[in-house]
Amino acid sequence: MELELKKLTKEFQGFKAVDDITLTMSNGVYGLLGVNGAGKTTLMRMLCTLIKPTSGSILCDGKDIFALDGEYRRILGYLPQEFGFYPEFSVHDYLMYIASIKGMRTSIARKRVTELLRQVGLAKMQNRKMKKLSGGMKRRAGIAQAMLNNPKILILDEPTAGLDPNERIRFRNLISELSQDRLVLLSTHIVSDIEYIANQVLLMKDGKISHSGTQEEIIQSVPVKVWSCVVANNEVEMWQKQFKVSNMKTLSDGIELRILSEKSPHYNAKEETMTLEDIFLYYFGEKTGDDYDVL
Ligand SMILES: Nc1ncnc2c1ncn2[C@@H]1O[C@H](COP(=O)(O)OP(=O)(O)OP(=O)(O)O)[C@@H](O)[C@H]1O
Repeated sequence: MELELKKLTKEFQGFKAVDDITLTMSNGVYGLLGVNGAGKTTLMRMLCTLIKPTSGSILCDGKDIFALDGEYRRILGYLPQEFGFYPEFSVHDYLMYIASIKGMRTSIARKRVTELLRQVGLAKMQNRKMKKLSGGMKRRAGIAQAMLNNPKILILDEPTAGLDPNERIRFRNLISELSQDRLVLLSTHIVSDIEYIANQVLLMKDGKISHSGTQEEIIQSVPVKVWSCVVANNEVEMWQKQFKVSNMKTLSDGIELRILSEKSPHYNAKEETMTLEDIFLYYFGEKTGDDYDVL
């Protein structure tokens, strides 16, 4: 299974939300990482044939996905950022309903729903109403609906947003488990999601994929090193003006800075191991949206 994006562009009133992306993806987990507004959702909606590109094309094993139409959608699973569900339906009935919309025969759907409920850890909750599920459980029901047709391509838009640390870890494990023999593309602005499950990282900014590769490749692409050094509290501002500071930690004898710099910033500085979080700051100039410390 190969998805090929060729000069893919989407404009909204002259504004390029996705700007000239050329990229090939095959089986594995691809983590699409970018700040809010980078164009992730727009890119994913095109990959799901929900919106058409302004120019460029998307090929699935060499064939245009919009020409393949239903044939392509049969091998596609999609979990949007906000997915619609019927609040009064039980989890089981919701999945059976989506299966019927997807044209699955009832006997096959029943088997598949039972299997998926177990896989996403909702078997015991299957009779609970959708509106009574926690955020994480709802997201798991969402992934189950995306998996009903055993898709070859699974697209997940911010699947871990708003989940608590335990749910997030559980979700990451689930995605890893589901990623066998398929192409999974998941977007996030949370670096630790990518660190744990993605084989390939795509960094997106201003509608473009600025960097792609394995984590190691991306880390090696950065022309700077990471250093830590302890400075006096009143010197922090001066250091921030001079260097990119990716983190600060208060210690009893001052502030420990994590600094991105080609050369050692201080005779006392110690070289540290570069992480994806540092890269994000280096390329995007801001910190990520990690709202929980789950490392
Ligand atoms: N239908 C639309 N009409 C006009 N502008 C749009 C439309 N959809 C998206 N945009 C703009 O395109 C840009 C990219 O939006 P998109 O939702 O793809 O980003 P994103 O990376 O998914 O962000 P987030 O993480 O906040 O969901 C934004 O500036 C957004 O305002």
